[in-house]
This record gives sequence, structure tokens and C-alpha cells, in this order.
Amino acid sequence: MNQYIPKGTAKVSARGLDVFYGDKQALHHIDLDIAAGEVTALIGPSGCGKSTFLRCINRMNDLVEGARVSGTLTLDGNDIHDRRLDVVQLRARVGMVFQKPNPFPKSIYENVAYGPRIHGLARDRAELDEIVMNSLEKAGLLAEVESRLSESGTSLSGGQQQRLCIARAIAVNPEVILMDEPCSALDPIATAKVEELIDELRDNYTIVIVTHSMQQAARVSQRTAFFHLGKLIEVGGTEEIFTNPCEPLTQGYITGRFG
Ligand SMILES: Nc1ncnc2c1ncn2[C@@H]1O[C@H](COP(=O)(O)OP(=O)(O)OP(=O)(O)O)[C@@H](O)[C@H]1O
Repeated sequence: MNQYIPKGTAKVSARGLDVFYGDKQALHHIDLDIAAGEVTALIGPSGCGKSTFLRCINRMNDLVEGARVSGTLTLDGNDIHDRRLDVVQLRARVGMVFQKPNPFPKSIYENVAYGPRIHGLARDRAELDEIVMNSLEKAGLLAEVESRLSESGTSLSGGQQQRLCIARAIAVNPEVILMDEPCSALDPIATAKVEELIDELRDNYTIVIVTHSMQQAARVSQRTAFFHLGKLIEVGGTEEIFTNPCEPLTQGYITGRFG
């Protein structure tokens, strides 16, 4: 198999990762390293386990009744299933952006201020303001919302709401950002803006994105991992995966023979 091992230490590393939902095994013995400062795309047909893998990284599967994970998964070499690990802290280090933009029914300002406030990241209102403004700026949204920070987050367009959710994730200084089909509810222009943003963010964050769009994976990622029926079939440089994959299954998927 085309096994990608990053040159530096992997930011996130899975070894022999199995995930079960009740009796059903959703992931089989996944070995995958995710490098810092890159965008890694997870692709594959519906139900192949992409979202399941993504949700392991911030232990969102803990919230799914009957879900069971075995094998090892590390963040900076530390086991994320260590009993002593604080899951709230883990989810601050590993932020998540979902398929459907899900701003809180609060003001634009409060959407971004919420995380830093509960994590005690600002000493006073001025510091909080600075975090909110910086996060909106990094998410490419500040110019559009600066004059309406007290309006509801839900009053924004879908694309703006998704960038607000990205600002909300950034506000707690994450190291990794997980994105589960972040553009599937957006029109092409909003999608292009989010993709541009992903490219800008990769200098400072490790990004893992699940996408059904191979064009999107090709545009935004440097590494692509192809899953099929709960197994990792192949991982490699994105260009290589899309032009010269090693595995016939990958070839079949990228050429649209199944999926
Ligand atoms: N909460 C759950 N309870 C039971 N089974 C689940 C649950 N979530 C996912 N599964 C099953 O696990 C397998 C992997 O699902 P997952 O959502 O990870 O796949 P996916 O590749 O992200 O699919 P899609 O592209 O359709 O979102 C599927 O067979 C799915 O039915």
C-alpha cells in the first residue's frame, strides 16, 4: 500500500484504529499519519468511514451511544484516549466545523467570544474584543460583519455563517481543525471563499477535511487518504493520488467507476 509517513513527527497518528457502532465495525485497523501544516483530505464512497475517522480525532464518537474505539490515536505523540486527558481541552486543541453551518442563536460577536470566555483566554473585555476581531479577520469575515457584530449569527448568509463557524473554531487557538464536508451546503461562490480560507489557514493549523468532491480535495489538500468499506486503501500526495494511484480501487473511485 502507498503509506504516507510525514517527514517530521506526525501531528495526529492512528495505529490499528478500529471503530465499532454496536456490532458493526465501521473502521478496520487504520494506520494513518497526519502532518502538521498540511491539509489532508479524506475521500471515499458514502459510508466508508471518513466522518467516523474524523470524529475520533476530537473524541466526538464518545457522544455516540454504542460506539467503541480501539487501537491508538495520538496528538503530538500523546494518546487521546488517556484517561487523564481532559476532553474539553482536547476539543479546544482540535476544533471542528460541520457540514451545515451551525452558529449559536446569539450575536455574531458572542458566537466567537463564547469559546475564549469559557476557556478563560481573555483577562478583560479589551482582550476578548481583540480575540474576536482577530478570529473574524483570519476567517476572512471581518470586513463583512464589522458594523453588525451585535446582529444574530443566523442572520448571515450560509457562506458567511460557515466562515463564522470557522472564526468560532479559531478563537480558542486550536492546533488542528477538522472539517466535515464544510462546503456541501454552500453555493459555488461561498465554496470558493471557504476553500481560499482553508488554503490560508494551513500555514498555522493542521487541517483534516472530509469531502465528497474530488475536485475540492484536489484544490485544497496536499495529502489525500482514500477509504473504502471502513479500510484505508491508500494515502499519498494529492496530485499522485489523483494522477497515478497505486491501488486499483483508488483508480476506480477517482475515475468515477463507483462511488
Ligand atoms: N451513530 C452511528 N450509529 C451506527 N452506525 C453508524 C453511526 N455513524 C455511522 N455509522 C455507520 O458507520 C459507517 C461509516 O459511517 P461514516 O458516517 O463514518 O461514513 P462516511 O464515509 O463519512 O459517509 P458519508 O460520506 O455518507 O458521510 C456506515 O456504515 C454508517 O452507517
